[in-house]
Amino acid sequence: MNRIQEAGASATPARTQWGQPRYAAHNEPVLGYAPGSAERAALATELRTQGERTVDVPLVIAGRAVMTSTQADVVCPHDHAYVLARTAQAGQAEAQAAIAASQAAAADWASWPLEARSRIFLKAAELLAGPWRQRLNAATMLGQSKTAVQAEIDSACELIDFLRFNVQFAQEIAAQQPLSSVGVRNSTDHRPLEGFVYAVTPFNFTAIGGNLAIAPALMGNTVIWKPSATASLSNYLFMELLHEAGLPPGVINFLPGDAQAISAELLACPHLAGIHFTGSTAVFDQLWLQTAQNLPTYRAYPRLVGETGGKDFVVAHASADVDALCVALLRGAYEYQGQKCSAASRAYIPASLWPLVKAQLLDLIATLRMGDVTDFGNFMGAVIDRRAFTRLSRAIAAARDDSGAQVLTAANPDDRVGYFVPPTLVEVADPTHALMTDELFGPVLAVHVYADATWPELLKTVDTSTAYALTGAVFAQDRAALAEADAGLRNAAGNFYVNDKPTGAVVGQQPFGGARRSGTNDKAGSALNLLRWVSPRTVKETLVPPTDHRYPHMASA
Ligand SMILES: NC(=O)c1ccc[n+]([C@@H]2O[C@H](COP(=O)([O-])OP(=O)(O)OC[C@H]3O[C@@H](n4cnc5c(N)ncnc54)[C@H](O)[C@@H]3O)[C@@H](O)[C@H]2O)c1
Ligand SMILES: N[C@@H](CCC=O)C(=O)O
Repeated sequence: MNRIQEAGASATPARTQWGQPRYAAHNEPVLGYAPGSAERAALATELRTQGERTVDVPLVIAGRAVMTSTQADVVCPHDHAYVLARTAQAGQAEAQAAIAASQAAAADWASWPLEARSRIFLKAAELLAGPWRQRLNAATMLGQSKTAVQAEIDSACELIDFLRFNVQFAQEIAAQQPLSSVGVRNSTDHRPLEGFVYAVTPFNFTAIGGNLAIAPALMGNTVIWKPSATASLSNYLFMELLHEAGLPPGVINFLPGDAQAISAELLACPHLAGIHFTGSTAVFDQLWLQTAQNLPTYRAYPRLVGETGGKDFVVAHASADVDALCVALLRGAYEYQGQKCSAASRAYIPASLWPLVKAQLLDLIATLRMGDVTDFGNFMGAVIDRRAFTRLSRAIAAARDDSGAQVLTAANPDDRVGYFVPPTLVEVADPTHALMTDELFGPVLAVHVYADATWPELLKTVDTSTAYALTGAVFAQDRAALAEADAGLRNAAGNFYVNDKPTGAVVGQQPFGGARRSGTNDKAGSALNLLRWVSPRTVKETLVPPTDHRYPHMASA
């Protein structure tokens, strides 16, 4: 019997009225996995173990593991012949069962003191920092094709940070209380929403998947979590971990399966209290439109939080440090195969620097190794699935045939063993070319070379040429140029980097999210996000209420 089944069989844990010690979160240190290190040996062992068997991934409804008659195969993207997991597929009946489970758990969970809820998530953080670390990292490497360091910063550090910082921010929110004048006690009761929160999560970060479910749960809500099919193994292991940490049955219900069928059931339910989404802009639009159509049927206005697509930029000024710029472009565009929502996919380089930048970047690209992520020497793995492989292969082939584009790298995509798309650099003359404006979500960096003297106009082009506004970076040594970029690009990115790559935001340090068509910008892993999952109630108690209705001015002189 696994942990989920054990949790389902146990009674709801008793609540304890603890005091509320102040909690100060800290970031989890990133382990290096250098040859000979203990963490490398532990990870290698776990990779071997997980790579030897196909795992059944069930649904989790009311704390119970549920296997369905139909399952979907999850393969290793870098070795697609290998079936890593068989994932149960929820349909209409399971979606209704998850609604019932979340409703059944809601009143009890909402009555838990914040400190009691917090302890579950803090325990989860310690389990993940310790005994569960390599299990989650190995599943993320094998299922989502991340290298050791990319898994470590995601399924270990970022997820641990979400678990810890959410608790700190939730406690800061709870401490925000109104003034009380003499004879009166005022307070704010940070109630959870009435109903369930629907968490719909992407493939690319195990941490984002986990956080979209735990953030509303920490604030006292019950959640139905629909993970991405390709991330279902790592996401399920996190569910197991949460149950080991003491999460009561029904608080988070795990529902992999047909996204449209599940959404149709959940969005039609009057108890939908919110959507916590990260993924593509098109899917969030669809969820928003469906919700709008059902609006009159809901008990309350659902909270819609969505972090969506991007076309993230690096803009270099003529004063930029070329070495730093090239490393940022390389890491920003090609780490995790360009499948971070924050990945650099368009760059603007001044003509005076381009010959040097181009030569240096091509030299660096030639050194990058791509392959099976269990080989720790590789810098890149494969893209997530056949759909992504086809999309990217077509875009690269189209660029090779396009007179307005020059593909500067020679390697081509190859799917014989895994879905491998090589790091690709394309120079385009027109800054409004589709390669500079549309999200491709892969290791393709488009570069536009501009005349140095057109810097002010260039900033306007960067700002206005795409619909997105997620991340962006400026490289310059000249302080005046940095100030111009800061002002000119103020609305072009929700996360703006100065002399740094546009990826790698750390929870608690660079709260993450973008505006325009990149989302509602509610900043994952911050108090701003957690505030979306509460419905504050103001309570006033008058200690000695008046017993005479007359005011002083009514007295006779
Ligand atoms: N802004 C951010 O913070 C951020 C972070 C990570 C990823 N992303 C974005 O996510 C995208 C890549 O992730 P992805 O490929 O998993 O995105 P996706 O939109 O294809 O899928 C996201 C989730 O939506 C589900 N889904 C798909 N169709 C649906 C439908 N019709 N109804 C309901 N749910 C549906 C999927 O099953 C998955 O769980 C990129 O666009 C990237 O920019 C954004
Ligand atoms: N924290 C990550 C989030 C990426 C989203 O896909 C970054 O900033 O790169």
